[in-house]
Amino acid sequence: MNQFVVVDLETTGNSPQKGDRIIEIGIVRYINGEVVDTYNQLLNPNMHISRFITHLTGISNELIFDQPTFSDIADDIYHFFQDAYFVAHNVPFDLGFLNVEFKNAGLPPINQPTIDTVELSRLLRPDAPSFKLSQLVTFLGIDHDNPHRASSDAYVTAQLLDELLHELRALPNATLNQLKTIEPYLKSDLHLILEQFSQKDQSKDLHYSYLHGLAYCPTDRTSVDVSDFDQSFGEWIESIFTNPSPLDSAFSPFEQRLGQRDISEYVFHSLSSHNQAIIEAGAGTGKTLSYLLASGYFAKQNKQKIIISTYLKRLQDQLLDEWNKIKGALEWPLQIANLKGKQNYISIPLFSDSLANDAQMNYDIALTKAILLVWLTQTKTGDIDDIQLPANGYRYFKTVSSLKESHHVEKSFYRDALMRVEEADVLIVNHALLVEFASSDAQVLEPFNYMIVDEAHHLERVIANQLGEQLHYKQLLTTFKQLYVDINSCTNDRKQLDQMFDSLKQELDLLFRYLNHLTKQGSFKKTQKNDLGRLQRSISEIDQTDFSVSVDMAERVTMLMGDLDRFIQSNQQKRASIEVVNQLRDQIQNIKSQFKSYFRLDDHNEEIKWIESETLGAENAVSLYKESLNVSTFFKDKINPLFDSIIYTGATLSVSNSFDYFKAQLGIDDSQGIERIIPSPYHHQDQMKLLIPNDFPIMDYKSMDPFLEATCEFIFSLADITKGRMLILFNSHDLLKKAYRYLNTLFADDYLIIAQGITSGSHERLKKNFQTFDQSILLGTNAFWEGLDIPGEDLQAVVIVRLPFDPPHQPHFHALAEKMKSEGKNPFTELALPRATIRFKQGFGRLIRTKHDRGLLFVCDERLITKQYGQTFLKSTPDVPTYYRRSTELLDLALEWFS
Ligand SMILES: Nc1ncnc2c1ncn2[C@@H]1O[C@H](COP(=O)(O)OP(=O)(O)OP(=O)(O)O)[C@@H](O)[C@H]1O
Repeated sequence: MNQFVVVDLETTGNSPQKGDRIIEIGIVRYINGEVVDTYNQLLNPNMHISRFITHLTGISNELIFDQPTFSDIADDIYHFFQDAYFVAHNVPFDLGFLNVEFKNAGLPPINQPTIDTVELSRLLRPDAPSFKLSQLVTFLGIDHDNPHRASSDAYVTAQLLDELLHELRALPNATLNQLKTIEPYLKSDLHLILEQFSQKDQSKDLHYSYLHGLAYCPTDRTSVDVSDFDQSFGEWIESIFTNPSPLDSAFSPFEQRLGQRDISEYVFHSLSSHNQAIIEAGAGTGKTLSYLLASGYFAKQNKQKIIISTYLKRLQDQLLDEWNKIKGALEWPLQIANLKGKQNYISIPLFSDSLANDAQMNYDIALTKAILLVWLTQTKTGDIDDIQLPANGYRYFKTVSSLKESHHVEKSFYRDALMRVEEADVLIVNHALLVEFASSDAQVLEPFNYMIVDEAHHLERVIANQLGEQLHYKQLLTTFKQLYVDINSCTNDRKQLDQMFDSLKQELDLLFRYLNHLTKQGSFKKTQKNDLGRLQRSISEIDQTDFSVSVDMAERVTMLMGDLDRFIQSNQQKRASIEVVNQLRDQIQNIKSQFKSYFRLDDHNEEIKWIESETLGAENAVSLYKESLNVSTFFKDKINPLFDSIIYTGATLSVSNSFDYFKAQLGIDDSQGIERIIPSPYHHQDQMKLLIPNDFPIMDYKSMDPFLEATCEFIFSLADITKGRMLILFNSHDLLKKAYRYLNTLFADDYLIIAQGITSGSHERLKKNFQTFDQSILLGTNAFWEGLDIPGEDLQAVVIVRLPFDPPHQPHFHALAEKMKSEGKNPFTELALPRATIRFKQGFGRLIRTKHDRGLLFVCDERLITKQYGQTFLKSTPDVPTYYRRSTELLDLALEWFS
C-alpha cells in the first residue's frame, strides 16, 4: 500500500470531547511520491470562533458564516480515507477530531493504518531544533506558503512525508530490521513499509560500519595541518577589524564594536607573554569572538594547545557554532575539539544489550531506542546534545551512555572524542569537566599550556560543587532498583537478595524521613528556602545529638550495603563476567563511601553540608548536599600549575571597578598580568533610566506585608503603562510567593502572572510563555537574575524588589561568612556586599540586550541611595539617569518614557 491521505484540520480548540469543532479541512492524496488529489473546505462549526483562533488561523466567524457544516460534506470526503495510510502531523489530534465528526454524521470511524509525521520526524531527524510543522519544514528547506491554513499545512505535510520516507528507505538493512522489532510500540504503522524498504538493494549498507549488529556512521579521520604560518598578529587583527573585513560575509555585516579588538589584543599579548589576564566585557561586546580569534591565531602560530572552559554544555556548543561561523573566512584551518563528560556519549555495546531487553519498554523508551538506532547511522560524535529525545528518553540514555562502557570496546565515541582532543589546537570543555580532570585525570590536560576561562565568575561555585557530594533519596532508590535487577541476573539466591533489598529500602526510608524531620524542627529563622521553595538547613545548625541519630541510621544502611557486597562476591554465577561483578561492587562501594563521608560527626570547617526537603512533598523526598569551602586551595594546587597562562573573562567579574573579590575566591595571584574592564558598547545613558521610589514602607523581616503591598500596588499601576512586559526579580522565594498571590488578586484575570517555582515548566518554557502572551509579568528568583535573554519589546521594565543580599542562613553563604569571621575578615565587605553587587549587575543586565532596546529599571530598595554601600552597586553598573522620588512621580516619568 503506497497510498497516503494527508490531513490537516483547523479547529475551534483542542478537545472534540469538550465540544470543539472543525473549521477547515485540507486533504492531500498522495501515491508513489505524486500528489493525485487535493480537497479543501471551510466549515461552519455552529459555534463561536475565539479571537485567539482567528488570530492564529485567519478564520473568522464572518468567514465561515455561510459555509457547509461537517455533516454536509461527511459523505463526500469519507471515500478519501479508504485503502490508504492516514497521515497527519500529530495523528491523535486530527484523527480524534475526524472520528468524532464522522460519528456525529452517522458514519463509522476511520480505521486505517496511520503515519504520524511528528513521530517520524523525531525518529529520522532528531537533530531538528523543533518538531512544530512550520519550524521543521524551514529546517528541512521545504517551502511553506500559508502556515496554519489546512490546505497549505496538508500539502507541506505531504512533502515532509515524502522527504522522511526517502530518509527511511536510505537506512541500512541492519537498522531497518532493528526498527521492525520496536515498531509495534510506536504510534505509526510502519511495519509494511519497513518490510518493503529492508528488501531493497544492499549495496548502500557498505557505507556503514557495524558493531554488535548495529550499523553506525564511520568516523572521519581528521588530518593534522602542517602548513606554515607567517603573518604577524598585528597585521592580521588589523585586517579583521578594518572595513571591509574578511568576516563580513559570516556576519553580514561585521560590525565595528567598541572594545572587541582590544580584547583580542589583550588575550594574544597575555598568551604570548605567559601571563594571566582578567577581562570583564560588558554585554554586547562580542567577547567570545575576540578571544576565539586571538587564541586560534596564537595556537596555530606557536603550535600550542589551548583550552577554553565555559560554564555549561550549551555554551560549549555555542562556542563551537561561533567558531564554525568564522572558520571559512580564515586562511588557516584550526583543529577544534568539543569534549563533554562520558555520560554525554552513546555506547554501542551497552545500547545493543539494551535493545535485546524490552522488559521496561514503554512508548518513550521505544521511541528513544528507535531514534538512537537511526541517529547511530548519522552521528560522527555520538554526543547526545546534538539531538532531541522525548522527555523520558534522557533517563534511559543514561543507562546506555559511555559512563559504564568497558575500556576494551572496538568502537567508543568517548574514546574518539579523546583522540580528537589529542589532535586539537583548541579544546572546549565546561568548568565541571575541567575540575573533574584536574582532580582525577590531569593527563588529559597536560598537553594544554594555556587556558581561557569564560563565564569565570561561575568557576568558584562549580569547584565547590564538584568537590562535594549530593545524595538524593529518589535517585538512590532508582539506583538500588537497577542494582537489584543487575545483581539478580548474576546470582541464584533470589530469596536472600529480596530480603536484603527489603531491609535496605526500609532503612533508607527511615533515615530520609528522619532527615526531613530535622529540616523542619527548631528555629524557623534558621531554615532557608532555595530558588524553588525547597527548605534548606545546614547540618551545623542542627543539634548535634539529633544529627548523631542520623549518623547511626546511616551506619545501618552502609552495613547492609557491605552485606550486599559480600553477597555478590559469594553468590555470583559463573556466567556473570568478572567485569560486571566488579562494576556492581564498585557501585556499591561508591554509595557506601558517599554515605560515610556525609554522615560524620568529626567535621572540619573546610566543607559545608546541608539538607533540602520539600515543604509539602513526600516525607522522604530529601536531598543531601556537601560542598567544599576550600576552593582557592584546590584552584591554586590543582588547576593553576597546569597552565603557563590563564585568561579569565566574563560579563560580571568586577565590583566597584576592582577584581579583588574575584581573585580572592580563586586565590589568584595579585601581582601578574593585566586587568581590564571593557564597557558595554550600548548607550545605557539613552537606552534606560534607573528609578528608586523614596516613599515605600521600610522592609522589616518580621512583617514584610506593608512593604510587599506597596511594591505590588506599584507594579499594578506600572503594568498599565508597560502593558505587562515586566520582569520582577526577588531574592527570596517566600517574598516571590507572597507577591504572586497578592498580584493575582490585584490583577484578577487582566494579566498573566508567571512565577518561577510556582508556574509549572522549565525556565525556558516560562520565558517562552512570557514572550508569547501579550499581557504577562514574569516573577523570578536566583536563576532569573542571570542568563535570561529577552531582547526587544518583549521586556519593557525590570523591577528589582530588594538588593540581592544573600539571606543570612543560606547554607553556603552562612558557612563562608563564619569561616571569614574566624579568620578575622569582615564578611559584609568581603563577601555579602561583593556577592550582592555581582548579582545586582546581572539583574541590571537583563534590561538592555541589544543596541535598540529601551527600558526602565526600578529598584524598590532605597538602601541603594541612602546607605553608603549603595555606591558600590552604582559604581559597578553603567552610569544611567537615576531618579530617587515619590512613586507617583516615578509613574509619571514612566508614562512619559513610554509615550
Ligand atoms: N563584530 C561583530 N559583528 C557582528 N556580529 C558579531 C560581532 N561580534 C560578535 N558578533 C555576534 O554577536 C553575538 C555575540 O554578541 P553579544 O552581544 O551577545 O556579545 P557578548 O554579550 O559579549 O556575548 P558573547 O560572550 O557571546 O560574545 C554572537 O552571535 C556573535 O556571533
